[in-house]
Amino acid sequence: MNAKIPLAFGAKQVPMILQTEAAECGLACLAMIAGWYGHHTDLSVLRARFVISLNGVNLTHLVQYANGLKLSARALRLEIEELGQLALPCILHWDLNHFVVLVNTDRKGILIHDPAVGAHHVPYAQVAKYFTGVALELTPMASFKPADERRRVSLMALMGRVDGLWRSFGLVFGMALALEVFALAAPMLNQWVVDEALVSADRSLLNVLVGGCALMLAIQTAISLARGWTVMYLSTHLSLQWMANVFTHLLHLPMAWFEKRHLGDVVSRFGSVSTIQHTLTTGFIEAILDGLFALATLAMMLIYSVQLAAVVLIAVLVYAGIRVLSFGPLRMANEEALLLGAKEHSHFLETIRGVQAIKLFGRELDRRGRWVNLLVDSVNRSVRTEKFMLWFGIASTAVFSAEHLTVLWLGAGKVMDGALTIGMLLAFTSYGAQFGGRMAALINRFVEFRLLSVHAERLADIVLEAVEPEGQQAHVTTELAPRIELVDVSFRYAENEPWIIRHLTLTIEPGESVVLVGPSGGGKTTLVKLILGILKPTEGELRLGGCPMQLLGASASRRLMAAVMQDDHLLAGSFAENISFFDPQPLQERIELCASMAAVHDDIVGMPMGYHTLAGDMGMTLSGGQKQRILLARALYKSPKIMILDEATSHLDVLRERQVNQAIGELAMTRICVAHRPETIAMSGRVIRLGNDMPGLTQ
Ligand SMILES: Nc1ncnc2c1ncn2[C@@H]1O[C@H](COP(=O)(O)OP(=O)(O)OP(=O)(O)O)[C@@H](O)[C@H]1O
Repeated sequence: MNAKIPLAFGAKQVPMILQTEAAECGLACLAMIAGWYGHHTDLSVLRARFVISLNGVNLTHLVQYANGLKLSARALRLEIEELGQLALPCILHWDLNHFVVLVNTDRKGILIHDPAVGAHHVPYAQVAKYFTGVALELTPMASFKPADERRRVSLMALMGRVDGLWRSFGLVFGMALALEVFALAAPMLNQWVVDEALVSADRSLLNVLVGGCALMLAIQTAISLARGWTVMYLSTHLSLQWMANVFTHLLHLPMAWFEKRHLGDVVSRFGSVSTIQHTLTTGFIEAILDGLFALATLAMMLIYSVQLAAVVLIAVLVYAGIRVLSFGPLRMANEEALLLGAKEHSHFLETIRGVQAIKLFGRELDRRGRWVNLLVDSVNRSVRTEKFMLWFGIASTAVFSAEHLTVLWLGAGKVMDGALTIGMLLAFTSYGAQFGGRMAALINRFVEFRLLSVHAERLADIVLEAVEPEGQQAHVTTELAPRIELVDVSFRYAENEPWIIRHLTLTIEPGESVVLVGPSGGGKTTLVKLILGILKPTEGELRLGGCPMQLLGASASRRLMAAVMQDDHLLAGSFAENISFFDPQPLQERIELCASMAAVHDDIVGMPMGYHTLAGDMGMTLSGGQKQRILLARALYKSPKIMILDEATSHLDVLRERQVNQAIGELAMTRICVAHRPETIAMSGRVIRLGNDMPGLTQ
């Protein structure tokens, strides 16, 4: 596919909005079309208004959401030849599981805004491959009102609190300013050498001037070194504090946030911190200095000759014009390059994680092929950005060379007329070159700052997202009895999804042992996640020890609980570290006691390094059952009042499972297990049956 992005010359354009979450292409398409009609919105605003699950949306939901935005929708079935007759822009159903915006059609193909990869011109041969024949035309209703509800992202809000930032900035700025004063004085020294020393053949003056020049250079070098040092310090300091702030925030985001994003995308968004920080630390100060220095050189040039100064100014304006006109496409190319890079990264990480299955199914070449395609896409977009930069370099050289020639031509005439001396012309050309260079740098920096908005928006998805709220009564958690009450609780993953749990009222008394059973997909894990505070009930209330969960807050209530979930992992570290979950003051006796209760102590001491044996990130050295037992020991180490086991003993033989259950059964804690095996169910107390025939449950 060839990418063609129209240039912005003030004409009304369909905005390009790239999707953030894996399944929100439909929302992104609606945002683009609403934007075209004048209701500018962004995905974070729409996400809050229309909650969608990982399953994404279908055409019916899109119609509902469009109505919510006061756009009336008309779904059509049509042939490719009829695309030209659609009211544009409209939404096309694409590749069976995706939506894109049709922006324009021409003789060769169609221009689409694809929320997954950006703007594309797609030839008709490819349209036939991807277009499913379904389109959605959207037009504003009478009640539609233009609005702008886009979230503004300020760098300060993204950065959070960084200590000593302004002091360090001030220091670097002071040193840089001192350097600039020397740079400003240099052309005048040249003028004096030519006009005073050379003309009068005054050797002693020449010696004084050259000596002064050498001293200036020595001071300049010393300040340069100090400045470089300080920038390095500032940059490291800022980067460390900022990254730590963002990482802390990331870890406090709700699970639902992580579930809806690809790993590579999260990594790439986090990486935006470095890009912004780097541009800010070096670029920000240099931009201010470039501006100040340009003003000073402009003043000097005007003193020498207004006419010549005007020539230089015109050249700068021409260069600025070129950069302004090409800003839109450059920003888009940048955004797409980042998005495609993240996709490629996700694919890479997923391939490494799933390497065993890939080998077993013999799909190595297929995975490689897909990765190479993603890499090529990503590299192509980066090349597009580099091409822009190449052209800017050439434009800058062409414009400023023309300016230089004109100044030389006009200036030489002035020297012949006696309006300027040779030294003055030399000094002027030197100031002119400095002014042009600094202004070009300033314009480039300005564009760089504007382009930071791409990174800022990506980072905002982490930083401006609300963390799990702290409860007002979080402090009372430790005194609470481990009683769990669900009062008329209903839950579904999104408005358009079926109810998983409906009107469920249930009390689990302190010390009670219950087992949740039911068919696969019946909602057992969902109920466990509700109790753990990972999910919030859509309706109804959950109470812990009589206190509503939302007053306690998820993290406080989790302090009472420990869980072994179906897809839990061990982390890179020794078994002892994993069992104590990297407790800074681990209690070896307790680690061994918990391992014994989880029936894994003998397995661990049988290994060459005992409790110091390393468990890999992917846990390759352990059997499935051993891994489950270590996870159990980890949960026991927490000494929870409530233990939740989601098929946590499914890989254990019946004998071992009985052993583990007996050990846990002797502890004073409330127990909730999810199980399928009759033996496991028989070992537990009260059975709670959840099923596809919800609402309700049987006990
Ligand atoms: N993040 C999600 N978004 C949308 N739907 C989901 C999500 N997670 C689970 N579901 C759906 O919710 C339903 C219940 O899933 P759940 O994992 O609770 O079932 P389960 O009873 O634990 O199944 P199993 O015994 O197979 O583990 C399923 O239909 C599943 O597809």
